[in-house]
Amino acid sequence: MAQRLDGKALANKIQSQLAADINHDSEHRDRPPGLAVLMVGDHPASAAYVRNKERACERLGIASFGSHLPADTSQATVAEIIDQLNQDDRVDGILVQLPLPDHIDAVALLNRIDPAKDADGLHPENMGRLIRGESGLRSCTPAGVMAVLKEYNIEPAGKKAVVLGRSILVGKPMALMLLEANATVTIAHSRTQDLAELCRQADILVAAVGRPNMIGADWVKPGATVIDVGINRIQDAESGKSRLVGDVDFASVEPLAGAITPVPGGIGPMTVTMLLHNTVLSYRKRFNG
Ligand SMILES: NC(=O)c1ccc[n+]([C@@H]2O[C@H](COP(=O)([O-])OP(=O)(O)OC[C@H]3O[C@@H](n4cnc5c(N)ncnc54)[C@H](OP(=O)(O)O)[C@@H]3O)[C@@H](O)[C@H]2O)c1
Ligand SMILES: Nc1nc(=O)c2c([nH]1)NC[C@@H]1CN(c3ccc(C(=O)N[C@@H](CCC(=O)O)C(=O)O)cc3)CN21
Repeated sequence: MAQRLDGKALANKIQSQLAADINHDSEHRDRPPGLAVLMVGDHPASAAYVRNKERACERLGIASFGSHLPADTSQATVAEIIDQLNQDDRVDGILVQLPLPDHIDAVALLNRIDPAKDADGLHPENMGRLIRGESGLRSCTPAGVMAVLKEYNIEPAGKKAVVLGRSILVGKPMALMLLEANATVTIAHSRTQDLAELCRQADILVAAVGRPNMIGADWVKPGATVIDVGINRIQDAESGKSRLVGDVDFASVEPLAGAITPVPGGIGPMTVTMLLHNTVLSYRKRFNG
């Protein structure tokens, strides 16, 4: 039976440390760290994220500046709000919730965020730093995965890692971070052939696809570490209630994996934590240079 990698517990531990840091800083600063979240329209995976971020900010003493705009908001209006947040001295971190409605050019908006306030690490300057192995603001979800591996002494060096998914938000930065940690990395996607066979070779398998329960027992090498990034809301057939599941069929994979992250309680809380971590990093940098 696999070891359960408890992202929620690690998130709580890191958040307590962050809270202590913020408390310490506030003694000689005139304001707390500030995080602004911009959401346009509604998306089921985003709702849980926004809720958890707001709760965590409150707990830690981070000021949150949320804007929830209607789905038909124009590109120019969202761009203008980003410009204002870039100028706003109370704001250290800016996050534009993805996905955005089809009429919005997401890349143009992400490029508009001041790289020093890019709490999501998606600006080309921060992505470029990651590619070059420089420090900077790093994508939250992959950074959360790396923190979980470290906490549980799972060493990527020399291991075969397969990242399923190649998004800018998760797959690509995840592959780069595993590479930086000296894993041999393969990135798989919707055009990859013999997907199950490829995944079965992985010592570390990261699933970031967005397909409920896609990864079954026959996709996983016995003893492998399985990281489930997927957050999918499904309707439970028996109870009729909706619930969150990952991309991994947890019940069938848990018995043979070496270690596995659950959903919920795995990478989701770590993403929130890394976002707060980045916000505090920007805050300190803005004061200390
Ligand atoms: N836990 C967290 O904190 C967290 C954070 C962010 C996202 N998420 C969740 O993680 C999942 C992925 O998010 P994302 O933003 O990366 O999604 P995305 O932008 O939709 O990317 C999905 C990736 O999966 C690939 N894919 C889709 N169907 C596939 C299939 N049948 N076989 C192989 N590959 C397939 C796509 O391939 P192509 O490129 O070829 O289309 C794409 O690269 C979602 O469930 C999302 O809600 C969770
Ligand atoms: N710009 C941007 N950055 C992101 O990291 C991001 C987006 N957009 N859009 C939505 C996705 C999905 N993300 C999520 C989704 C859920 C949790 C989360 O906290 N999940 C909890 C479940 C809580 C519940 O049950 O409500 C978990 O335990 O998995 C975190 C990040 C982050 N994502």
